[in-house]
Amino acid sequence: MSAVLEAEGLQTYYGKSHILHGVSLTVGEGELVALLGRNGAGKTTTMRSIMGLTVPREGRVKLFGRDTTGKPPYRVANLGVGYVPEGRKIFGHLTVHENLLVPPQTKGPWTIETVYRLFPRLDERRTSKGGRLSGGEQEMLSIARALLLNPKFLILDEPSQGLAPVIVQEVMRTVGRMKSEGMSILLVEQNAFLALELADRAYVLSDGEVVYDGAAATLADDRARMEQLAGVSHAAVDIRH
Ligand SMILES: Nc1ncnc2c1ncn2[C@@H]1O[C@H](COP(=O)(O)OP(=O)(O)OP(=O)(O)O)[C@@H](O)[C@H]1O
Repeated sequence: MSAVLEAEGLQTYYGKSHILHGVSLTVGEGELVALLGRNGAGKTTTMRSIMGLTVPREGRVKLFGRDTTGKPPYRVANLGVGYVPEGRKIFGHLTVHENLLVPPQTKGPWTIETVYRLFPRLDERRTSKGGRLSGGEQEMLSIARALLLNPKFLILDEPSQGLAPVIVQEVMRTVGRMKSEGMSILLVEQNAFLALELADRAYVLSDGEVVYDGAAATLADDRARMEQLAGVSHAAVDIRH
């Protein structure tokens, strides 16, 4: 399997604060990899380091076999990397459909019609203003917009954050469908059990270091280890059942 992402020994700082202490991770073609960890573990900083939003002081980032270390975010995105950051940055005053017309047209399987098929809720709400959508619908709209750029690799930062359990399930099912369509995905989640149900492999970060790197199923089956490493709350466990 060829690698979509190879990050090696990332050391990332915000000013004098040393946040990532040698983070290495890979995502293979067609793989869904979960990146887990408690609040403040360094998950978002890892994404930012990969995207070139915060340039690591040491270490290397390779995307599709090309060294992108220190390259600006638009160059990284242009290689075919979609990034859906935390916090659903959609246009509240535009309708769903208008939001989907914002990204430039790109070649590939994802068109406005195919994303409506993936997200029937958005199809039903074509004419609703973004600002009037529920949290879950806004998350779907953020993901839909990223898909329209036809990325080869999608990075999702905590898509379940702040959503009701039933909506979390729906968003996660959609992530599963994108994987089955062949998309390579790095899924950053606090909701560890749900992420592990979908993921092939997982990394757990703690204080800016990788403390688990292995099969998702192995970690999911070891609940004590999960709680110790990722600080998984019982609420997250309950959502699954
Ligand atoms: N702009 C910043 N300047 C200084 N420190 C920051 C900045 N952004 C984040 N940090 C710190 O870096 C550490 C890692 O934060 P990061 O956002 O990467 O964690 P996270 O695992 O994504 O957590 P969360 O789930 O809360 O988003 C935290 O201690 C945080 O306080």
